Amino acid sequence: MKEKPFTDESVEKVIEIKGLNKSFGNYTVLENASLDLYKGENLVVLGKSGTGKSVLIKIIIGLLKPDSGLVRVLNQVVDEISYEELLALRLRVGFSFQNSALYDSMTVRENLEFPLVRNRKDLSKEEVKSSVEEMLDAVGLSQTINQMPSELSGGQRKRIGIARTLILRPEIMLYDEPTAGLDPITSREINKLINDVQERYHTSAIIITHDLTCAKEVGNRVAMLIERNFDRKGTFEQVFNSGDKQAQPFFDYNFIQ
Ligand SMILES: Nc1ncnc2c1ncn2[C@@H]1O[C@H](COP(=O)(O)OP(=O)(O)OP(=O)(O)O)[C@@H](O)[C@H]1O
Repeated sequence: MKEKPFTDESVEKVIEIKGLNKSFGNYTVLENASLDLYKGENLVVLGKSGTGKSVLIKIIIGLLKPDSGLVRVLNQVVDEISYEELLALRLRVGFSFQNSALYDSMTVRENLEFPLVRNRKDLSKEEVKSSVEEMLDAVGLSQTINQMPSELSGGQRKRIGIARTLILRPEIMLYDEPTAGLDPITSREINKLINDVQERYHTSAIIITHDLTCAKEVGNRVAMLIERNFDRKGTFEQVFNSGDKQAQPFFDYNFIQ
């Protein structure tokens, strides 16, 4: 269980979403939705399939435009900035894909070098090398440096995926279903890694998941995406014990370890 929620008004908001609306045709996904991410916190977004969690992430990184409402990320209003500013902002927001998105034809080292070589042309070869080594150490997989992704387990691939996102030192991490498809023991290791990343690199993070154990272990706060908004939020205990009729079936349905 995580200790403190970060909702103190003195803490800076690194993401501020207010009155967000998003529909596709006449199908409304988000309606008057509001959600803040405080600096340094791990915020878990829980919701059933198809409720709009990926749409939320895409709006945050400017891949989808909201119909209306405010989306401010690191003090910039996402749909008001230029394309160049958006690209620069995306470098400050790391997105860890569900399927890890590693390049199968590259070694672990090359996979980690790739974002640096592409985005940090200011770094020397030595700096790239030491950054790769530091990140592999941070995710506990230094020994895999010369291996191919196909030689790694699912849990190891997730770790390398996280390292590859983290190597650009983003201020915000977005984790999409980080424990999906993993056994409970490996899931716990990933939960621990998400907490280690928060502590070691002072990231703020949104973790999208269906996994209640993950929510409980990594979330300083939990927000449930129900009925097109995030009105149900608080600590895991607050949400879990709220007695909210809309939230309860989700908790009954899931198995908590
Ligand atoms: N580009 C799009 N065009 C039309 N409809 C879309 C588009 N993107 C998402 N949707 C719809 O919006 C709804 C929410 O989708 P989203 O992918 O955000 O769900 P999710 O909560 O991430 O689900 P899951 O947990 O299964 O990944 C779905 O009904 C989906 O079909």
